[in-house]
Amino acid sequence: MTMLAPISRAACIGGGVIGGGWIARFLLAGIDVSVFDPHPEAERIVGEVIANAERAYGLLTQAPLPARGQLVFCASLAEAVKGAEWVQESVPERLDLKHRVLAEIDAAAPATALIGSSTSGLKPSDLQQGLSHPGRLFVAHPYNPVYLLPLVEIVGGAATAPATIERAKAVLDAIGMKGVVIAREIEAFVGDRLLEALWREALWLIKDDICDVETLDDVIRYSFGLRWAQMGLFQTYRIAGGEAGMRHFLAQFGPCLQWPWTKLTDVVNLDEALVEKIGAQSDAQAAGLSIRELERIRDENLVGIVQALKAGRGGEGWGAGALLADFERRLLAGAPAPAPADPTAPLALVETRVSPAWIDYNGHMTEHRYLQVFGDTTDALLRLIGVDLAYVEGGHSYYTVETHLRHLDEARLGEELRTTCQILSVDEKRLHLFHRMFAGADRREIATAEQMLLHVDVAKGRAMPATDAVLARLRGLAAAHASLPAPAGAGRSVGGSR
Ligand SMILES: NC(=O)C1=CN([C@@H]2O[C@H](COP(=O)(O)OP(=O)(O)OC[C@H]3O[C@@H](n4cnc5c(N)ncnc54)[C@H](O)[C@@H]3O)[C@@H](O)[C@H]2O)C=CC1
Ligand SMILES: C[N+](C)(C)CC(=O)CC(=O)[O-]
Repeated sequence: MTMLAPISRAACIGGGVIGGGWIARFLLAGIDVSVFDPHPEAERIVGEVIANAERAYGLLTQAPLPARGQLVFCASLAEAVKGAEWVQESVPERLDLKHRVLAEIDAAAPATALIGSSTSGLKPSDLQQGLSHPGRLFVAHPYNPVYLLPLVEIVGGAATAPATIERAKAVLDAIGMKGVVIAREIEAFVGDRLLEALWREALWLIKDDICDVETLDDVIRYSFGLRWAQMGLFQTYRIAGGEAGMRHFLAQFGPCLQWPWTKLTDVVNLDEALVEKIGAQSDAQAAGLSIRELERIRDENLVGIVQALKAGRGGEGWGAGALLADFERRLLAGAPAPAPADPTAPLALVETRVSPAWIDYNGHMTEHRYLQVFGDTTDALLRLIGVDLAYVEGGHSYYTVETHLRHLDEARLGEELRTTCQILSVDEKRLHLFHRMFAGADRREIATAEQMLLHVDVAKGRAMPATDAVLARLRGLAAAHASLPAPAGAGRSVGGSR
């Protein structure tokens, strides 16, 4: 199985909104996680977060993720941190509580363990007070949902060792996250300093009856919220300066900063009336959707945004999408080539499951997902014959030039899918394949795909012979398949008899 992370064991202390997200993030990166959270329903809550995270990953990526890590709930903090290489503290935002919990972690965790705090705004130097080994403590401030949003602000305190920051960044990088090191510690770091300013203004706008919560959210999500997801603030404003760029933008809008456009640091009084006003408007806005339902809607939208960014800049990827593309490349590069049990039988290449987003209005797997799974089958065959990322980076690849898909039966939500591949013929440039897809425990055949691929020179976009090594592997497999009966559906045209 793929294993990218330089750690194999993490401990999460606190399994609420953020702890649950960290747990899912680590588990889905193949890391074993031990959890301590005294909440009587911690296991149920964490289980629901993990279920949402797995659903989101099923939509986010087809890359070969490592086998899920093992999850253990522990009866004590000391038991949870035993043997951990990374301990993540995510208990409520109270300095006294964090001090107590971090001191316990410090006393019980291995001396080499990294200790990250999820705090949203407490300074790491304050958290380090009284610890015996403060050099390994740092702030690892994530964003909700931790399993989908890749950013972690890494903030060191006065006593944090530089090696701690480097190791933390390397671990985050290995699990597909983006660790951004904040140069100097301040309360709330960078993200929450910005978010607090916006949040304070938003509360004033509601209190002063300028708008309701729905209008305020519309103003964000139909406008600058879309911009921020891909270019942030400064690059967006550079463009807003027109051809003269940022200098013109500053000259034009700089003076506005002196005008009464914001309430600045005035803090709204969150009295009972305002809490009730916001609460009622928020209830109306949710229109009966539960928090878990809202989470799933949010996750699907985030997946869509990240996937769009992955295709950004002409396919190179942009921002969080480029990060995902890079992570997927590493997962693919680290994935072992499939090893067929019996080379004289059609090659068993892909095992997957029908995920919720694959279901259409007819209540079964929608048609383009068949092509996706068959495409993954072809990719698995290519890895098997040595056409891996290094080969593609060397300037050669196979392109699919024709596919004939037949739908024979339906696949339902959650059903297991398995595919096989039979090699029909091979020559120097062409590769003729026949894939079959089976569903469920009864392994009923639900689809076939016949494909023709051409070996190409990627730079020239022209067909050329495959390398000797690739052809040798292919010809070995094709010879083994030569004695198999011709598949019933091979060579059919659309509308031909079944
Ligand atoms: N909710 C958010 O949007 C974000 C929160 N954070 C930070 O993450 C931390 C946790 O916040 P949330 O997850 O939102 O809170 P939460 O209230 O959802 O979860 C806190 C969890 O800690 C557990 N807990 C309490 N005392 C404990 C102890 N002594 N040992 C172990 N577990 C204990 C609670 O049972 C609860 O499950 C805070 O520092 C917060 O600032 C960071 C980023 C975003
Ligand atoms: C509200 N908050 C301060 C806990 C928010 C964060 O810390 C980050 C986030 O996910 O918005």
